[in-house]
Amino acid sequence: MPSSPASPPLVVTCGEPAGIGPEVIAKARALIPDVPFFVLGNPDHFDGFGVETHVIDDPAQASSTVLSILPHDIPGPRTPGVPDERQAAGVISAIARAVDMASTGAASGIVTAPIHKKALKDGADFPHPGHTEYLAALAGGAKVVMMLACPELRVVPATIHIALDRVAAELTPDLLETVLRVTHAGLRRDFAVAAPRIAVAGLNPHAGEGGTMGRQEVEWIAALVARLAPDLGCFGPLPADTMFHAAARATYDAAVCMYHDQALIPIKTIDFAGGVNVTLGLPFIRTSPDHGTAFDIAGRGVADPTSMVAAIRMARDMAARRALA
Ligand SMILES: NC(=O)C1=CN([C@@H]2O[C@H](COP(=O)(O)OP(=O)(O)OC[C@H]3O[C@@H](n4cnc5c(N)ncnc54)[C@H](O)[C@@H]3O)[C@@H](O)[C@H]2O)C=CC1
Ligand SMILES: NCC(=O)COP(=O)(O)O
Repeated sequence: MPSSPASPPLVVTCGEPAGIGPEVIAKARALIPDVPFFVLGNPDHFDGFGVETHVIDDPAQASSTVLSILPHDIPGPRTPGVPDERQAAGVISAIARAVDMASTGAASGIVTAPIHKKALKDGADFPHPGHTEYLAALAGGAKVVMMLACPELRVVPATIHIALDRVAAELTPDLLETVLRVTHAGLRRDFAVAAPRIAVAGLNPHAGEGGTMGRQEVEWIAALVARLAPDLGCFGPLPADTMFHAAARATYDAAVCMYHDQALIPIKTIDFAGGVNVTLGLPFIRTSPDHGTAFDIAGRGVADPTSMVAAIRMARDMAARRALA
């Protein structure tokens, strides 16, 4: 879906300078000459990737061909694989600045390069476990959902960045209902699915096996899913181990899972290169590649930009669809 010439550009946040973010952003620029975007970051951090760069002072100057960089105060050089605590505050404030731009219409959406959560905690006492939670806070406590999407599968973890031993307590009927409603609305609005079919995973092995391997399914999950089914097209709970093979995937438009790894392991196994992380429920568009900072390969020139390309294309398509709505 091409953006109209009048559409504002996308803003891409640089993410952790020591990671592969700058490299995949630079490589993506060369692969999608049809999408105008600019990066918020330190222009020096984009040297050495063999891509022509252009420092701008206004989003409207963003190019579709050269890498446009709107300077953001992230001091010091980038050292691949080694985060610098002095850069943490700038990495965080770039995300907030991008939100301002998307909220005021200077940018048509945000694409975030990966952050290193521990580096931001160590360097700036970042209180959020990830972009998703930070963006929700910046949006005034919006009820958001993390979705990872690739052509073969969409998954949503109902609980996100929490320790496994907290999942059962934090997975409440209110939370699951909100996740299902936000997922349903997002599928309709941003993925053009007119009548979404949402498969819901069980929490326990075999979806509890009738209460013999865990009680949440029989005590409330099945009843909640049944109550919401007429409105939201949801069904389940299904045993999580058997709901991701090809024939099962064909029966739904998204799988709502109970915790992070239950959702992310199948999609990153099926399509690590092409997966996109999209936050649903925000008043602006946000996508991201599905991978992290990959310190182990940063600086080697081998990072695959496919997921960043897919994230930029998805944000562009979402913006075009919303502009037509
Ligand atoms: N949206 C975000 O900001 C995300 C941030 N992270 C953060 O990234 C950090 C590292 O996380 P990990 O679990 O190690 O995952 P990771 O995705 O950074 O790396 C996992 C493995 O995949 C490889 N890999 C990742 N992306 C690649 C690419 N584009 N091309 C080639 N190989 C690639 C890495 O070299 C590594 O072997 C953590 O701090 C994590 O919280 C992780 C996921 C998303
Ligand atoms: N594993 C996914 C991930 O950590 C991405 O989180 P976020 O930074 O997009 O919230």
